[in-house]
Amino acid sequence: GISLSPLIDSQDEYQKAVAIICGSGLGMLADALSNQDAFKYSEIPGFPHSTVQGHAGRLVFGELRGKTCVCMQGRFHMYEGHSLCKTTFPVRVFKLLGVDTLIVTNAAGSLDDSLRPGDIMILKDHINFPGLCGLNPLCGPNLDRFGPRFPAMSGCYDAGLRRIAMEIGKQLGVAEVMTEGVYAMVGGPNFESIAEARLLHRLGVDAVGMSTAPEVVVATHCGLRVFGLSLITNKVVKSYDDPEAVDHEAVLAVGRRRAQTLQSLVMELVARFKCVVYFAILVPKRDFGSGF
Ligand SMILES: O=P(O)(O)O[C@H]1O[C@H](CO)[C@@H](O)[C@H]1O
Ligand code: HPA
Repeated sequence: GISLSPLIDSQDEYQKAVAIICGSGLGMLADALSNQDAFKYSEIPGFPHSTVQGHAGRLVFGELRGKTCVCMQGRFHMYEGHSLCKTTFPVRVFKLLGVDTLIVTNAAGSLDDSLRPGDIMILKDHINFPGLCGLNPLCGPNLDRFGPRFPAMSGCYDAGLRRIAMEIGKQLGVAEVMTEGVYAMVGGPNFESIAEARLLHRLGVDAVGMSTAPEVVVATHCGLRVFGLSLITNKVVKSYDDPEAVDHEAVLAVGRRRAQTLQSLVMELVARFKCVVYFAILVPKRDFGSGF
């Protein structure tokens, strides 16, 4: 069992917190937090370790525009060998900490020619390919304290937050590089073959990556409001005549290029969150106790 009580001090009225999961090369989103207190995943009992370049492996607590925020600088992927329960474990930790909104970010390749590297795709929906085949973090006995056996996934990406994000994009002058679309999760770690890319394109996928969907499934199951964005880092090669080949370093480079815009977008979005009154606040402490 996991005791979270050292992290939670019941106090009088506080707003609920926001959690952010940073995608590949997007760890700089945590830099926007003030009053930071950071923990290496290796210091947190029960947490998996990050093994992917561009995922620092730190949990950063702080404030974003006056809102309590916890940021995963580095996520866990199925292809690293973690079970889906492990990859999504932090989402349930966030729920128990009093988080009510989860912002998921990722680096993704575009199938749609109108989506170019550097563009920002707001997730309207996803196709969870591993999930369709039974690789789902909700498999196994249902934990009723978190949510129902058969959760709905229609509407899992909050329509209100999507609309606000597009408005903010206009205010920031980046509306022309922002669009809504469908993200597909594949298992990885290899990038797609050309036939696979063509299949995804024909299925109506706008962008593809190797993460996010399991986190969103678990978040939706436990009633978190979810906002998702993909930074388009590369085009997925769909032609046998195209000599281009994607690599992870190129993916990370696009993140560096768009760091400022993504930070502003996330900050402005959080600034607009309605304050929900709640009775717990995150109080990060170094001593996690012996409950883990
Ligand atoms: O989804 P995130 O963690 O952003 O990372 C994406 O980038 C990596 C490939 O370059 C893969 O892990 C893919 O899922
Ligand atoms: N395919 C899968 N995952 C990815 C890609 C891609 O082209 N780019 C970044 N993550």
